[in-house]
Amino acid sequence: MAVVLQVRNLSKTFKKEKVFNNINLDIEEAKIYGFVGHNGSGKSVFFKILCGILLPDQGEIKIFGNILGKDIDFPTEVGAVIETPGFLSDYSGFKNLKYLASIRNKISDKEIIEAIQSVGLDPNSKKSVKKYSLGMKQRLGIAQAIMEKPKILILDEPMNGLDKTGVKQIRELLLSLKKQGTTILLASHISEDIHILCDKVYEFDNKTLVEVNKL
Ligand SMILES: Nc1ncnc2c1ncn2[C@@H]1O[C@H](COP(=O)(O)OP(=O)(O)OP(=O)(O)O)[C@@H](O)[C@H]1O
Repeated sequence: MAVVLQVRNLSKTFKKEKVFNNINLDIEEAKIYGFVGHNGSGKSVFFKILCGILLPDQGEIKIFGNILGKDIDFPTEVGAVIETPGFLSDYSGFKNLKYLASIRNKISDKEIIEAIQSVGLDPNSKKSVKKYSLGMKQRLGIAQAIMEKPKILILDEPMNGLDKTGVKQIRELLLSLKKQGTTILLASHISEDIHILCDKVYEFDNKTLVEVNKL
């Protein structure tokens, strides 16, 4: 299997607090990786570094052969949901995604509509995002992350706020994306999601990252 993302000797400190030290990891194509660990163990910080939102103190990240921060500032083949997604609150879900899609101008309305449908929202709804529930916003965030069909998907607690049907829909969506070749990195406190979805599981513990058996 091809390695699509390599992490070498990655460390991050905030002021005097060391979040993690010397992390090494190889991520292979078309697998789902689970990341677990107690609150504050470093999952979101790690994901933010992978997305180019935070800089590490030390170490190297290679995505499809490109070194982050040297060859590229932001990974282009990566879609992400990290924390509660922010949207333009007066616009509908479709208009929000259309606006975001216009930044790269890679996809048409058809792909936006398909992405919205695949997370169980109505692409024709005129409801503004300010009237969305937490779960609806989370679904829209996932739609945004997948709409340009990224090769790597980074999802921090993607089931946040989702009801039973939503959880089932998103699980099915992630498994189907994996079948199509997408590599997925998923942080979750829900052991059932980790168990059902993940091929490999890593735990942030004591400032390191260790592979663990599936829960
Ligand atoms: N911008 C920041 N400035 C200073 N410290 C930060 C910052 N972001 C995160 N931290 C600290 O880094 C540590 C790791 O935080 P992180 O958000 O990665 O945890 P997490 O594993 O995602 O937790 P949770 O399970 O609660 O989502 C915490 O101690 C947090 O306080």
